[in-house]
Amino acid sequence: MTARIIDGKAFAETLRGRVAQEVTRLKDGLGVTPGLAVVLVGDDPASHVYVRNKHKATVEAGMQSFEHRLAEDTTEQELMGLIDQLNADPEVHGILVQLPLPDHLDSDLVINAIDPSKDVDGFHISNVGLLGTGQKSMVPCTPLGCLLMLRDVHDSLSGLNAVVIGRSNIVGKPMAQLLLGESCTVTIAHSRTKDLAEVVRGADIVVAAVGRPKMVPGDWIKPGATVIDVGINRIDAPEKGLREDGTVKTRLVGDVDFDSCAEVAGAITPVPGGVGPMTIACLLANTVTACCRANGFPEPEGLAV
Ligand SMILES: NC(=O)C1=CN([C@@H]2O[C@H](COP(=O)(O)OP(=O)(O)OC[C@H]3O[C@@H](n4cnc5c(N)ncnc54)[C@H](OP(=O)(O)O)[C@@H]3O)[C@@H](O)[C@H]2O)C=CC1
Ligand SMILES: Nc1nc(=O)c2c([nH]1)NC[C@@H]1CN(c3ccc(C(=O)N[C@@H](CCC(=O)O)C(=O)O)cc3)C=[N+]21
Ligand SMILES: [Mg+2]
Repeated sequence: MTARIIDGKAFAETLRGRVAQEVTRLKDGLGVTPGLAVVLVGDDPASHVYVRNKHKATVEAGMQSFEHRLAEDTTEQELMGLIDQLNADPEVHGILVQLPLPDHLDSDLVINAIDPSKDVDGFHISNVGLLGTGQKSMVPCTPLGCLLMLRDVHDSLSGLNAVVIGRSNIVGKPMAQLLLGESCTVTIAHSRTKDLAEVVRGADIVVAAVGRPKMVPGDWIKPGATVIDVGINRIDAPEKGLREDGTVKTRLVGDVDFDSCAEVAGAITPVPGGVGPMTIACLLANTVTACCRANGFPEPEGLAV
């Protein structure tokens, strides 16, 4: 069997097209342009790339993008001051603070200072609590993107065995909550899980969010299972040669060994071109949803959970 490859990039383009339509509807109906503020502290090069991509996608969807790049040595007071200012700004409907923050900043404190109705990452404790109790909330972008793809692959997720590998607050835990909401039987695995291979072999749906290159081999996958690879790992690719400065070129791989898993799975997401582009599309969708809610405007269907 050879798996269907889930084209996250194409899926995300379609979603972004729908977001752009909703942006037009908001502009025409209310004279309001949805706005997203992204806050980046420090000079992690990968984070700068993500923030640039988010900015580009935001502008392409017809929305306002406000970028705030702060120095590595920004104080907690300065950052909290900026959050207050963005909370109070009527042109800002969504706020994202890029993680991880430098070690001297308390990310829980900062995230919980965001107005929950503008928390388009869905990381504020109030949104986490709403999701956990099945109430309307802002849903974290990466798990939301995974769920939209899973709903596209399966007519119904009800009763399926889902194994989420990873228990982070930004991916693993909210992913498990969403799958529970779809009536999957959910297992959350992590670094202390015993016999992970056997746990994964029971899964109809595997979501890998670990951060270890190609950790999941094909012989862990139940034939026909759906495999969602959240991992973004940059590894050396000597086959691509050297850069001008003599360092070896790199490439992106997921947490799943794509080639061996694709031989067994029913459907699988690639890296790149799978979950990553959906994360950005969902961020835009959440910003539109936040803007509609802020203005008492009817919410578009299918963009939120
Ligand atoms: N595509 C996208 O849009 C996004 C991709 N990512 C990527 O997803 C991956 C995960 O991110 P994130 O959740 O933030 O990572 P974290 O490092 O916060 O969490 C990793 C999780 O994996 C678990 N883990 C580590 N080693 C093992 C192991 N050997 N066996 C089983 N579980 C293990 C950890 O367990 P424990 O809790 O016990 O330590 C932890 O729960 C990364 O590659 C990241 O780059 C992240 C966000 C968005
Ligand atoms: N507050 C916050 N919210 C986040 O959502 C958040 C964050 N912090 N910190 C970092 C992680 C990571 N993340 C990604 C988003 C898009 C791609 C993406 O578009 N990936 C492309 C490839 C990009 C490339 O080539 O590097 C792809 O998979 O095809 C990847 C990773 C969001 N995160
Ligand atoms: Mg920190």
